[in-house]
Amino acid sequence: MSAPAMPATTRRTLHYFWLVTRSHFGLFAGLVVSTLAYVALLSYANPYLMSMVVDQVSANPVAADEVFAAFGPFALALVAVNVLGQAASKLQDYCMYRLQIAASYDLATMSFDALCNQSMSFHSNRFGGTLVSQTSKFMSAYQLILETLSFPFLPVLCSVVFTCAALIPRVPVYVAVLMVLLVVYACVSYYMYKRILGLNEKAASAQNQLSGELSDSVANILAVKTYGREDYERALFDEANRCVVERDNRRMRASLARGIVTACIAVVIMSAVTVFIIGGNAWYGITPGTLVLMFTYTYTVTNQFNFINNGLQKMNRAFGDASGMTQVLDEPRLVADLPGAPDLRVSNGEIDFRDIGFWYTDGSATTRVFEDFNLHIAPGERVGLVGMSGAGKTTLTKLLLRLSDIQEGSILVDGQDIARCTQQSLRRQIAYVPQESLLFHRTIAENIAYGRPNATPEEIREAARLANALEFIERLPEGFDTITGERGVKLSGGQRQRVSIARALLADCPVLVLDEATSALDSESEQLVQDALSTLMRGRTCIVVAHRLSTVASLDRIVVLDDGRIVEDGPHSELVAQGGEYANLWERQTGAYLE
Ligand SMILES: Nc1ncnc2c1ncn2[C@@H]1O[C@H](COP(=O)(O)OP(=O)(O)OP(=O)(O)O)[C@@H](O)[C@H]1O
Repeated sequence: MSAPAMPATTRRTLHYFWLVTRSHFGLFAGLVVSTLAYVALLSYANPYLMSMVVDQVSANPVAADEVFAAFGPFALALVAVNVLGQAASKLQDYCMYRLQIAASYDLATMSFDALCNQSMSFHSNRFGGTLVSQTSKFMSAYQLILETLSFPFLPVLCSVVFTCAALIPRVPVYVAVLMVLLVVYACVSYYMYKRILGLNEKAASAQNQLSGELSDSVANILAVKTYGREDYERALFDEANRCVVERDNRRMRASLARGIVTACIAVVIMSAVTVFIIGGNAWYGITPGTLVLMFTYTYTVTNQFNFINNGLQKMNRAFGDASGMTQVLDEPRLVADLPGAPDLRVSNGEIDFRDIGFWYTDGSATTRVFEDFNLHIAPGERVGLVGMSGAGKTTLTKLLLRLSDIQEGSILVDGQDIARCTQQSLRRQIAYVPQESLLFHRTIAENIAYGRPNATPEEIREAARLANALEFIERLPEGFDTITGERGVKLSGGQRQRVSIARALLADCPVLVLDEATSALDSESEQLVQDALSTLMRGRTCIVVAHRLSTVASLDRIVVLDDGRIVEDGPHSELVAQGGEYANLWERQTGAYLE
């Protein structure tokens, strides 16, 4: 039977698990040695000593007053073997727990880093819930593999070695027959195991899909309720849930079938060797002690083999569970720092988009957004980006932040190509306030200080005041210590936006990007925040994306985008006088206000 090639993901999972194990090699070695020692002592040395006693008793029966003299050394050896065996077993527990704890930490860190370092395109093509579930499955898969290694795989190896070592000198033919039967057993077992290879991976992917559906529905529960689509969401969830049940059932049927067949083989082995043992003394003159050993070792080794099925099944499931995160870890970083990339140094804040070409890819589908696009922003210039929905305004700001890499051209900040500098240094120079301000499930103070973790309470307070957020924060039950709720759900849209603006104010970066940052504010607080933003913008390079033109009318320059191209460019008064696209939009918006 040819051994099947190990699936590529399994090899990669082993690679990641080995990386982690290698850094705790002492514990791993301790685990292996203690496992072998306890099996050798308790399962093999014990019966071996007993067989010596049996042989001695049957060869020279001893008188009652000679028992201790004759068997004292055996008794002492038995006590020693048991004490050492138990100690080895406890050492095995210790190494196992320590290794599991240490490796879980490393695997969690490895997964977290991989997720954090992936580009926004990676995240926008995946469910957050699925990634969370893949991370925890990855960690539990390692624990399961370690447990399976310490039982049954290492004990099986030990059993075969000890059975051969103890019995070959005494009954070589018997050992040969037993090994042939065990090889048949292992081959059949492996053949059936191969049949269910893949079923575990499919079951795990169905589970991931289910978690993803659940998380998507829960994350958008407001949309579900307001549109009355509970039944629809339930149907989607039910479909994913049925898929899990169907795949789990297939997996269960395959493993039950394998269990039944291998149990039958185990019975055949035990029956065959029992006949051998029964006739052993009469046919071949085998001593009673050796017969005891033959029976005990055969029983132990067959029993261990029986657990191999179980172990393979668990191993298979573990690799299936780990495959999702392994693929994430193997996914090339779409946005990666070049080796030895320097930090970006910004002194003036000059920005240059040079001949850029960019398209989104999702599988084989592509959406081209920019082609030969050029835009130069002078140091300290405040530029408004306007245009119809889908024109590419948000994408342009994300490219500046290098949340995705451009396919053609270059983006320069103060003459430095951002693709050649570290991403972190770039983003630390740009304060970004997105359309949807997302807050962490932490205190308001922590949320505001996110861009400057060492800010003092006074600085945080001042930033909140400038963003016109102080008043509502002080009215909250715990003021700045109020927890905002997951994604800031406990605050209104306008309040969330003001906390985000306070965060950007405090970050105090040379470049500022506002993507509809004031869209959720009422006119009164918008005016106050606009004042604060004007102060903040002074002397900094700013890009302000806006639909409401009143937000950008006072800026130095307005760039009108249409389908990824600049159609108009100039100050507000000039563009209005031109009577083009911008003037039309302006007229419509101001007219609408007047109406
Ligand atoms: N993650 C994505 N994957 C694929 N296409 C995308 C993605 N994000 C945006 N797009 C597409 O890119 C184009 C530009 O989108 P972008 O969000 O930059 O426009 P916008 O001008 O900011 O629109 P709006 O004013 O509505 O926010 C649109 O056609 C949009 O459908």
